[in-house]
Amino acid sequence: METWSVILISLCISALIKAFIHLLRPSKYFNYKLPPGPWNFPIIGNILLARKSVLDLEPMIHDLHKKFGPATTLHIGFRPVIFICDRSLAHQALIQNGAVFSGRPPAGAVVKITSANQHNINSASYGPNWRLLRRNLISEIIHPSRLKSYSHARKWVLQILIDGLNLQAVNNGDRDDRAVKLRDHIQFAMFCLLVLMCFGDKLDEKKIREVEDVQRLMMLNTRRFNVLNFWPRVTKFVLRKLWGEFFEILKKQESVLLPLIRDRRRMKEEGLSQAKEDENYVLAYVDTLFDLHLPEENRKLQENEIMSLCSEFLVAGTDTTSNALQWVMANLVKYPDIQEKVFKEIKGVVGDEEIRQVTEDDLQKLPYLKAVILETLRRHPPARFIEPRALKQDMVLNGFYFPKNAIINFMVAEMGCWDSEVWDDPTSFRPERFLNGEGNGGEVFDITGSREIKMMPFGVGRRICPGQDLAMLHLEYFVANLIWHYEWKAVDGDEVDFEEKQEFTKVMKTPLKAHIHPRSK
Ligand code: HEM
Repeated sequence: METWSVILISLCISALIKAFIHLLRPSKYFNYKLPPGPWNFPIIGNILLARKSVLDLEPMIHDLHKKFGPATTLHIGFRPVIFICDRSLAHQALIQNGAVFSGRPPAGAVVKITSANQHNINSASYGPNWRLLRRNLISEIIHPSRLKSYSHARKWVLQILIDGLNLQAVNNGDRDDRAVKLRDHIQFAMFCLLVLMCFGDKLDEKKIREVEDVQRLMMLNTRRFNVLNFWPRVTKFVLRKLWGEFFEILKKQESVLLPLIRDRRRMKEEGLSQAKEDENYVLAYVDTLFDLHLPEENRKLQENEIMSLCSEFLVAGTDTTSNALQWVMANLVKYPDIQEKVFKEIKGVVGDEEIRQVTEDDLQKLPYLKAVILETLRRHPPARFIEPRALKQDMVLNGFYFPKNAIINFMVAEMGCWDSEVWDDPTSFRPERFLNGEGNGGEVFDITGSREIKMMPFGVGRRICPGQDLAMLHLEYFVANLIWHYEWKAVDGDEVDFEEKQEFTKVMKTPLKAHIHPRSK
């Protein structure tokens, strides 16, 4: 068949599908249109887009936002996918119509397997199971009193971090090969901490590295595996090798995580009372899962569901936080005057006790440190999209039609990093804005966006990140101690490179390298 006839046929089919979809619309929505979007080549264009992960579309949506305004529609695969780039429209959706905008789309073939058929918090549909799993995480692990019980673990991990940095920067020389690469140290430190919170025991370094390796392998391949979601019945044959790779990683993950889960279950069955006598005993996340009773299925969690929840906990709690921490430190290396202010603020609280570390109680008295972290989350939000929503019913917002089951994505960087309506000179790094209440009428900054969205690094609304208090605690505690222990300096002749790269989250393309000099206090 000639090329022009293929084009003609696909144009006709596309026009027919669009007309059909329009006819299916309830009459009261008949006069409203989907948010505008670019013309893409019918069917073939949709298929090409569907092969990509939505994360790869960010630069394209950024440009479409300039052209089409607050919301734009792309036809990806067989559904319209709407991207919201405007904070007031996001507020109408996520806060004012939170119940309608809290569903998740049906998972693709790969996520169906990794999430144990949508039995983790992130992918669960908005309903009783999701509510139970989320409430369990918040009340059993992230509640302030429970968080306190992990403080010895944070101290232990801080020591691992400091020892690792010291080892790499032996003698604190200024030779370039003695510069430290923070990323590797901080990623491992966060895994030590989250593995302990998840499985309870202080595991040895080899075991923690095994968990880190397999979790990172899964995380870093997520975008590559995205193509498998598209027409799995076909890709099972056409992309057999890639499916094989996916199952290989899954098998490795099971071989590392399942024994840890089983050990902990055995310990529980043998009677926790003995374990509780150990002064290092902590309630682990996995302990809270064994007896949970799923209301939708009227049964306990199965082992693959527990593994998926543990994996979610490890991924969500390590990658975002260690990545954000690296961005904070990159800014402090780039702007030594800001680093000096952070140090002076800490010194004002901790005093001259050389051996003392910054404690968690000290953090309450360090508003400038908190402002530095908020400014980093505004300028470099690790997640550029909040998780996609699927609509429960048709809606009209701002005169746009949002059809039932459409997939809605919210652009995080458009609301925060680049919004000059809220933030004066938005691309500059100025922590002071969070002290004088810029964009917030002089009041303490409300990151939940419940009254108005100014930025949303943790999302907003009913599915806002449940780990935000834990993340802020980890960021404040480790940054404070890294600055208290060392002066961080750029490597001679090397500018801190702020170019970004999309991995699981947006990371520094060139990981931060810096010289560290122990402080004389
Ligand atoms: C700097 C650190 C972090 C950032 C920037 C971050 C960001 C986010 C974002 C943007 C979402 C999507 C929210 C939405 O869909 O509206 C999310 C969801 C989630 N986060 Fe975080 N997060 C961080 C740390 C953590 C930690 C430490 C944990 C727990 C250990 C965690 C657990 C979760 C979970 C379970 C969800 C799914 C919530 C739901 O669907 O109800 N996150 N996070």
